[in-house]
Amino acid sequence: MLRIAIPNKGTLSGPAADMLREAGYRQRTDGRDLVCADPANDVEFFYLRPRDIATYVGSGDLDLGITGRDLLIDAETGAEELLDLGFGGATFRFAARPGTLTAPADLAGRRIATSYPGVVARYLAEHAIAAEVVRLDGAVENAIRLGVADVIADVVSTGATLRQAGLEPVGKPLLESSAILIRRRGAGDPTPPVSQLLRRLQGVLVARRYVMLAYDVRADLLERASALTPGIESPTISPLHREGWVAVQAMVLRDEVHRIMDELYEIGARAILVTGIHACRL
Ligand SMILES: Nc1ncnc2c1ncn2[C@@H]1O[C@H](COP(=O)(O)OP(=O)(O)OP(=O)(O)O)[C@@H](O)[C@H]1O
Ligand SMILES: O=P(O)(O)OC[C@H]1O[C@H](OP(=O)(O)OP(=O)(O)O)[C@H](O)[C@@H]1O
Ligand SMILES: [Mg+2]
Repeated sequence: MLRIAIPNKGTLSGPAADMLREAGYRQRTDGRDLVCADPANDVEFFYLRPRDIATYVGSGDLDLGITGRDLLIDAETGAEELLDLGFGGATFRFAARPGTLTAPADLAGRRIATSYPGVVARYLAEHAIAAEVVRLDGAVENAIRLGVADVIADVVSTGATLRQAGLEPVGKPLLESSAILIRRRGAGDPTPPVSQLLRRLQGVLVARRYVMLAYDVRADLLERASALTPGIESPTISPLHREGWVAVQAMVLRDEVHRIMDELYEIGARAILVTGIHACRL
């Protein structure tokens, strides 16, 4: 049986459960449940604090886990990233009051408040900067106002929390984080159940990124039209009852579909339809 750790609360919890449901796995229905068995898929899910997940997976007590890249790096355990899951995106950055620091080199000798001491210590060591790290559990934006620190290092998503605290980012982000699937480092080739889970999750990622586009076009315009919609391997072309016309079907990136539809219409394609992809294996 595959044993998988997933976040019990916080930003990553809901989207992680949604993604697993979309991939065909059973998820808890009560937010207080700490374990959920999925006998049909021979998987057991353990709901844990995202910060602790790398510890359980790094020690080999659980096979796989979903957590944030920043949390994995911060924990410095024996776990490694297996797949970027495409949600929970955020940056991790330094911030301070305007005018106090202009570049990361100005961090020298300062007090830096953070809930991610591992990420900050690693950055300071890599850049040979000597500074004091003040470890806090959360709401670190308050640390400057309260005189505990000169700088903070924290997760920034919309930037609203920083703005509201009167702080501004310093330098480039230390890292770009997102939700990831992790496993024990050196676990070797994925076992068949792990490969199946990976294929299913990759199927969800593709289904979210792509849509299916179908249209009719005159056969003499087919080359131009299919250059716009090459699909993954190649577009499907079917004959139409109407002489000299064909129907085309191809997967296109969701983000590009409106531009492609406009261009197809311009060259003479008609009955251009977009449908969602519910699941797939490429
Ligand atoms: N807006 C966000 N705020 C906090 N964490 C975020 C955000 N967007 C993505 N994340 C990611 O979520 C993970 C942190 O989750 P965690 O559950 O520890 O904190 P949280 O979502 O802030 O919940 P809480 O602080 O209420 O416990 C990190 O990997 C972080 O990069
Ligand atoms: O850039 P934003 O969209 O404003 O999001 C980032 C903020 O959200 C998180 O705080 P959270 O609300 O989780 O509180 P916490 O500091 O207690 O974890 C994070 O620690 C930042 O403070
Ligand atoms: Mg938080």
